[in-house]
Amino acid sequence: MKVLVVAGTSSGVGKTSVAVGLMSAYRQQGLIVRAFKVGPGFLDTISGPRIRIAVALDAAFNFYYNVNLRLLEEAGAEVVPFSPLTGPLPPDVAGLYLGGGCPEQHALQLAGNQAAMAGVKAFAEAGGVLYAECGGLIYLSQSIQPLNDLPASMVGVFPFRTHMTRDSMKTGYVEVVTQPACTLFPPGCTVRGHVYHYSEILQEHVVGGFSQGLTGTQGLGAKGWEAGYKARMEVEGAAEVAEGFTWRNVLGSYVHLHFGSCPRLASSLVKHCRQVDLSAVTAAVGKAQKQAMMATLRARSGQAKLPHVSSTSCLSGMPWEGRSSSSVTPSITPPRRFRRRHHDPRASLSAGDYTSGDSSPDDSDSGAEAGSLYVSHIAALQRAASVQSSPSPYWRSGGQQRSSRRTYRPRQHSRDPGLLPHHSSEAGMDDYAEASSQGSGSTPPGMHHAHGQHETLQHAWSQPPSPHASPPVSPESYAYHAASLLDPSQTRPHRRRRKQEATVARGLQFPPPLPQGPDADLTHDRQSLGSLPEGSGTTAHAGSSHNGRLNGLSHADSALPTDHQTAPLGHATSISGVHPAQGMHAEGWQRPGREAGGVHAGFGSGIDLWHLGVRRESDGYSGKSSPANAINSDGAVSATCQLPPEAAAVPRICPAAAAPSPIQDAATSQEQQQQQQQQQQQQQVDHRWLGNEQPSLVVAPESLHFTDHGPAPAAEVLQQAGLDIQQHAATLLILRPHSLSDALDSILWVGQAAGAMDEAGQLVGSLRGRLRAVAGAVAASSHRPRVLVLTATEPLCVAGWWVPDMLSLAGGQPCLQQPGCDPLETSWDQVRQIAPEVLILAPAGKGLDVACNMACSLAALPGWWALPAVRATRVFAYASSILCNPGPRLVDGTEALAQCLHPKLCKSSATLAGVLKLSLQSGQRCRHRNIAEHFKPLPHSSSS
Ligand SMILES: NC(=O)CC[C@H](N)C(=O)O
Repeated sequence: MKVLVVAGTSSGVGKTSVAVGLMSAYRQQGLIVRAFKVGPGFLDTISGPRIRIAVALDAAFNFYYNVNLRLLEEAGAEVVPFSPLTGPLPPDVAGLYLGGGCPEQHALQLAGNQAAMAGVKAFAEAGGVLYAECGGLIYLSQSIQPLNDLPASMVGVFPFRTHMTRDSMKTGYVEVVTQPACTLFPPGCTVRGHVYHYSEILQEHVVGGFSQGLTGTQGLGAKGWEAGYKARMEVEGAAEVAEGFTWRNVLGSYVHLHFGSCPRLASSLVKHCRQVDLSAVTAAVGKAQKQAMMATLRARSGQAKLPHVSSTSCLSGMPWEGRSSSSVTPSITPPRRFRRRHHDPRASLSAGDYTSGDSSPDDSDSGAEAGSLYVSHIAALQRAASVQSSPSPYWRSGGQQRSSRRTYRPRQHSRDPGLLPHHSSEAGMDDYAEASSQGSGSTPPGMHHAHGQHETLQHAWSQPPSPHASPPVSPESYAYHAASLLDPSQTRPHRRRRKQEATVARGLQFPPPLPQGPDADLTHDRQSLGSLPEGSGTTAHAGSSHNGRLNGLSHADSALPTDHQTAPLGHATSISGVHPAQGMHAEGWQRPGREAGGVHAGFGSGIDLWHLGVRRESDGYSGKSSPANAINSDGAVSATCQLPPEAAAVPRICPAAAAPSPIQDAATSQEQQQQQQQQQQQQQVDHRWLGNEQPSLVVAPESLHFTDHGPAPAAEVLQQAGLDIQQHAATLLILRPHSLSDALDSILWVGQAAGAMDEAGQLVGSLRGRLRAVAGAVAASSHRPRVLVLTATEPLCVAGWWVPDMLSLAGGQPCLQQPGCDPLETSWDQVRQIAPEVLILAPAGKGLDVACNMACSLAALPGWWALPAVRATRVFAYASSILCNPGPRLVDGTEALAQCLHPKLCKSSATLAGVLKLSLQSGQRCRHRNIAEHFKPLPHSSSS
């Protein structure tokens, strides 16, 4: 036995790095290496008992630097593979490593595996060490929206959402410096890595926080995370950006770090794993997973077929109860194509590496490439988890013999093989050296320069790629890249099938389960809805409230999908369901093939239909190249829909609709009550129109005001009006947005129901672009004014739901309101106490005149003239359509807000036509009843 002593003058001088490097080099020479440590800190990570770290490995997660896994092992970890697609989280793990991959390709299955999602969330909340890169980061976000699809719910540890872009690939080397806020890695480490992704973070409700670069608890409050890294693309002029989203022991990032460039990271992760209270974490995860499974099983009872999730994956979570680690086997489904094409990789394991890619004819074939990535990681993890001795049927059924020495290179980079470090290389130090030598100084394709020190990583890395740096392959080919190799059946699935899958896997089911037991409180919302016609079902709304905002799908709601074909509806198909991420609600019955045509009716949401091109051709609004042509439908909207002027001729099917608005129904004066009664009498559904036209799609809020007895569930109202949605196989789409994100999603829902998903996707994309521009414009502001948005005076009511999102995005601080919360009643004393710097008056469903009259009532109250907003004459009247109607116009409203809050930073836009400003001189007063006369159009809007 030969002994080599590595010594140093103090800790932190690099003993471990040198030792790990030497060990690695000796191992590669075939030597058996053992590490021992002497000295005061001898109880170090290497010599302690092995700590279990679960590593996500399946078709959705498979981008890892092998050296990372090996260094974790060498630091004392046992790597335990698991599948977020099919399995629960294995028991007794202190750490969880979610690598990169293509979760967007498996979004529905991931969202359907509630046990794993609940387990991961509970794991994070209980203090488990969770490290996630790129695909893993997506999994930890609120939701992922694949291209041209509805968002699917993800774990939701981080407050932001993610979506796939079509052509905005970001790739290249990155240098990261760890910051004090980073809980898992020591500060001051310089680490190399790379980014490689099409997805982007969406942050409709936290973007204000992002842009301000807030720090400390203030920043955490606004953003829900702190920046654990400073990161910089390795290209000239690239800005340093905040990255490494840190929350408790969770670290998520777009950067794939190469631990070989700083082996201390691996030992630090393992050290933190050792500090985890394993029994508390295990208990929390076990409980959460069990609850999710029970809810799943309850929901499934009686259903014959369960798409996506096998029953074993549900039951295999039970070991959590007994905490028996041995009974859990990783459930990794081998890709079919590999079974045919690849040999037993254990042979190559003994050969020791995958480093040098020899060229076989198949090397150009992406299947072979991703295959070798997959094989390599399976092999590495099988080895790590010591399961080689029981080879899976997959290995045995290997096809033709192929070279064992293979390297994964993403197809995109075949012209520049050195661009990315070899994911599947077994020689960590080597591939780091290779990466270092080839990476620095080069400008990888798709890279773009980021400008401005204040930009966040998202902003910087979301810049449109420069024209000369177009992605080397079409995004679609990337999008399907891994999936097509790992499971050919996933490749370009038939549109119809995808649509059905989307429907079922989002928890859209029929009949929906009734929550029971601990989830019974979730029935609250549902009971308040009343019931649908006999023989039909409703779906419970997401009712779990977190910080007062609806942000999650209850287990009962999200219960597993059921098979459409088994729904007892004869010719019709249920599309009843709940938006998994945001509590959106859709229900109805859709006849196959009918969704793309027919008449559409919109109550309160007609604006979305209009924007999606659902309009009446006979009235001359089709425009041969317009989306209307594509969906070939007629349309009609309710009287209150705020359509663009050119839509004046769209038929109105009823005088008014109960559009959702952020305004609480306030106690109103007698005069107003009479007015309301009158209105309600007029608000009768046009029975004749509905009866004659029999719309195939009706978009409505939960309840409609069209009965003699006030609001009633939409389905009932429609039935009374002669439209039995079940019988006529119509679709009733009920939208209940609570946030700006929800409002954008509702456009997608409408698009999907109307067969205009592409148009919806484009519209939402352009709206998001405008929101991003607003956030970018106000990012440079040094002050975020406190803004109060009042929607009624008797009683005083503060706007809720999406309005705080809009304010935050427009560079303001919402007063007295949290994002997503219901409208809030307040007192004048409270208003005086918070002393808003900007006051916005926006009565829901009312015009600017009513808004100005609100000022008359308020100006009569004591202390009005002393309010900072009034002294600075920063009092605005807003048309309700741009603040209160959850459609595309909220983006107009956000732009208008940004202009009012930061006039110097934001360009004027026509949307300011809906805004008036108190035009008194600073310090000037007037009689309170005259104040309405002093509201004037803003200077720059008068010209528009
Ligand atoms: N590198 C990765 O993990 C990629 C994640 C995801 N497929 C994206 O394109 O964003």
